[in-house]
Amino acid sequence: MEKNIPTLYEWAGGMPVFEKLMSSFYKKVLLDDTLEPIFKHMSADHQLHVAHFIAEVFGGPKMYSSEEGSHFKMIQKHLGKHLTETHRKRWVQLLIETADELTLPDDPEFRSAFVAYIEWGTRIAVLNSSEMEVALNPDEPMPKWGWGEPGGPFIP
Ligand code: HEM
Repeated sequence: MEKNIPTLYEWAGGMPVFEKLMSSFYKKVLLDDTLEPIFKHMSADHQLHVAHFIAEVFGGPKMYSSEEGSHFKMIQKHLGKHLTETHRKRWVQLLIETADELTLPDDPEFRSAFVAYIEWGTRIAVLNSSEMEVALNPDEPMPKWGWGEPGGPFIP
């Protein structure tokens, strides 16, 4: 019998969870000495856009790519920002802390997929931030992230 495996988006709890995760996360970011200088000029929509981007990558609706941006545009936002490993580590740390506080699913399967994506995405953001342009097709599709080797959530 084929198992009905939810997307990471569904397992996390859907869009309200991603929006709350990012609004709480960016509150912390603006109170953080390391990250505040980088984000102090971000737009009022920044947190929603990042929420919609990650939700879409995790299998949610195409809100970011149909209304707000594209993979290419997201990459462009990081160009020339000169992010360091110290910024990246702090960003990751605060996001995971926020995920714990908001009680996102904490099964090993979900958290391993979540952290794998965050590691991948943040390392790419840092690499791109030292460039002023990238050779990327503007129609490049959005990345997609799934469960990886565990194959699905922990269901006892
Ligand atoms: C998985 C990792 C990441 C994703 C998915 C992501 C996603 C995004 C998106 C969608 C935008 C555009 C927001 C908008 O349209 O308003 C953006 C902008 C930006 N991101 Fe990231 N990001 C990631 C990692 C990082 C990291 C690690 C940093 C720095 C520590 C960072 C710094 C920025 C900055 C400075 C902007 C521009 C803000 C502005 O408009 O002033 N990002 N990011």
